[in-house]
Amino acid sequence: MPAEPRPPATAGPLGLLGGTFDPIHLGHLRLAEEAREALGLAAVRLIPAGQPPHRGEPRSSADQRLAMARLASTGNPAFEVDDSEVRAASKSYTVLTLERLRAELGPARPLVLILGADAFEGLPGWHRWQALFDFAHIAVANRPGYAPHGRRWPATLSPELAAACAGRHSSDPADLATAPAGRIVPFDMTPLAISASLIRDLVRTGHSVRYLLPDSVVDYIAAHHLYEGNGN
Ligand SMILES: Nc1ncnc2c1ncn2[C@@H]1O[C@H](COP(=O)(O)OP(=O)(O)OP(=O)(O)O)[C@@H](O)[C@H]1O
Ligand SMILES: O=C(O)c1ccc[n+]([C@@H]2O[C@H](COP(=O)([O-])O)[C@@H](O)[C@H]2O)c1
Repeated sequence: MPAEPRPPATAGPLGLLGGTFDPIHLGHLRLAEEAREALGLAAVRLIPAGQPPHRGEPRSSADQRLAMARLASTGNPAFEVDDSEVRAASKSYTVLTLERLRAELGPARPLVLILGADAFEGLPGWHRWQALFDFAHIAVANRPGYAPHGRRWPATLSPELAAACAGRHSSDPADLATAPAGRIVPFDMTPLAISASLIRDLVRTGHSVRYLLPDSVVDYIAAHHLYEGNGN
């Protein structure tokens, strides 16, 4: 039977997945794809950070990380790559990106910021973090090695994050379509213990990284001699 046509990307909640993507890998891509499916997202925008706020200088340039995100998303019509943080002169604060997207997409469109559990737990350190809930819903996926959410949630969160989450928790993804922002939805994805640091480390030590990221990105890394030298 032919696949159901997907709704146009202008309808329904829009997923947003930001990251340093140094490099983008299958953990990111499955996170985006499983969020799209589980949460009924019309599309997912991948947003490479130009100047990630909470880490040192990435090993590859912003333009290289953008190029790898474009290669990785080729062939998935539900994935869009947003270059706004790469083009911006300022640090890649998520609240600023959400403000800009709100202005672009209007007040009614549901926006869903997709985070791995590690990023979610670090939220209280982010710039104007409490304002994030005014601009978008937040969807949180499990990530191997980080505290589980779900039934024990919010007991595993820091007190300030738990306080900010109070009254926002929803276990029904359908809720995301009924308001533009403000809800928090945990969801389960296939656990994949893949990280960009693991990939950089494997390349640096001369090991194969095939099947951890798309072949096109593997080829790009080799062609540009990324991650070969010391440093991680
Ligand atoms: N394997 C994974 N499973 C679930 N979420 C992931 C996974 N890898 C990354 N993420 C999420 O993707 C987002 C962007 O992650 P990021 O670009 O920092 O990748 P990373 O693999 O964590 O990088 P690094 O190892 O350099 O810290 C974050 O919300 C992070 O939690
Ligand atoms: O806005 C902030 O203060 C902030 C602090 C840390 C991380 N972020 C965003 O979170 C995403 C993942 O960041 P990182 O460093 O884990 O790759 C990326 O989109 C960053 O811009 C945002």
